[in-house]
Amino acid sequence: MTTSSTSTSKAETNSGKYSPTTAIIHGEHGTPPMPWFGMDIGGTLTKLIYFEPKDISVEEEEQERESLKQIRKYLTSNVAYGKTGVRDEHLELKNREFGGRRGSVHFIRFPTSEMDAFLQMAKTKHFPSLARSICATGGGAYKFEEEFNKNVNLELHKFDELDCLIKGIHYIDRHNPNCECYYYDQPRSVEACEKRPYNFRNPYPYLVVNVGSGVSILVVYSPDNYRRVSGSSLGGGTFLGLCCLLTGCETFEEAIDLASEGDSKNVDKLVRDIYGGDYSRFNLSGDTVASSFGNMMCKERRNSISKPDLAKATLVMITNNIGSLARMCAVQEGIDRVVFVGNFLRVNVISMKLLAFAMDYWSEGTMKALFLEHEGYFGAMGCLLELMSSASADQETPSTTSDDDDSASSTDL
Ligand SMILES: Nc1ncnc2c1ncn2[C@@H]1O[C@H](COP(=O)(O)OP(=O)(O)OP(=O)(O)O)[C@@H](O)[C@H]1O
Ligand SMILES: CC(C)(CO)[C@@H](O)C(=O)NCCC(=O)O
Repeated sequence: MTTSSTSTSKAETNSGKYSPTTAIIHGEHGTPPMPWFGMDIGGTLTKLIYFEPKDISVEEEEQERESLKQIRKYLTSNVAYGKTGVRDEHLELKNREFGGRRGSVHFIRFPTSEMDAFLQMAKTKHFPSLARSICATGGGAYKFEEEFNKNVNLELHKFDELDCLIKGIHYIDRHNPNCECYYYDQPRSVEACEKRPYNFRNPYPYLVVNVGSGVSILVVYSPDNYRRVSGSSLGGGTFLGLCCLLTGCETFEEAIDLASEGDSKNVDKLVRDIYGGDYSRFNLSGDTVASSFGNMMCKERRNSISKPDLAKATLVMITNNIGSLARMCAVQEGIDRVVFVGNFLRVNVISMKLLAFAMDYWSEGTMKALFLEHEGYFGAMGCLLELMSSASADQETPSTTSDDDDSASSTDL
């Protein structure tokens, strides 16, 4: 775990991110030329957000370059790209105004380990004939910069992943016509626990716990003022890595499916295994995990557990550790709303309910765990917004106000 206290505000973070020597070429109305992409190249997954204009006039379509048309058709008429690329159709934001245009925002992901195949695809679809550069965030924007340059002749405009994350959260929450933010009501009751919408319009200050490969924890004071207060190397990558080792599973989906059938109590040593019941003096119920994987020191217990039990115990251990760290940060910062994001929470209701339970139980009902529908896509969204605002800053045109929002413009937060 690391702690850090680097405070960022708009004035500080904007400097040095965007060099005029590599300015984004703008099109009409201070917007960059199409296609509009934001890309977040993470340690495990690359997230790509694509804006598809749906208000194309006949004249514009006639003038549209063949390669641009092809890219648009390829991305929007498929939900799978190659063996591992996926478009999350259920997350698409339809009929949105964006950068003065109307269309759909598409959410696409692929494993970062497939970057070579992605670059090959970009070449095949003649992407470099349309754009000299692409906006990217995440560690991979640095790691793969040279490959983009050499292999596809594309320059990367790099933006900080946490700046982008915060911008993306703010934007998507305000532009999703359905409720973006939710919580689990009655998290202590298995039967009554239920997903409910949460009004996130005035959320400050709040804590963001971004569970990707690793974990970053930020305190957010306003749309452009936040601090990274802590982090942990025990994140989604740890869960998947350990699960592959322990169960022989190959994918995240398989790991989650296994976990949903398992019983972690066979693997973990509970307070009741040690006390024979509750440790009442310090309010520790007999069901509390006293020692994750603690039963595995015993040969007979090792012989009696299943792969699903191991998957569930791994998931519970990682999730509880994240919850505990989040709660400590929230206490330290005097904050009662904690937003959990990142793809670790994809198709992972077990962890979300466990986090909701843990935050409620250990804070004695004073803290709330919140979740967002677009889970791991906020960095890529923030990156797309950076593309738009860089182009408009480049041309020094005032931003236009979106019709979807009363407070935020579509190009400038
Ligand atoms: N299809 C998937 N393949 C691999 N991991 C997945 C998948 N779906 C969800 N995950 C989980 O999401 C995690 C990655 O989350 P996310 O995309 O938010 O992080 P990242 O950007 O790759 O990592 P970091 O921000 O630390 O660089 C994985 O470690 C895994 O736990
Ligand atoms: C390195 C990053 C920021 C990459 O997204 C992330 O994986 C992370 O926050 N890891 C945890 C590092 C730490 O221990 O603070």
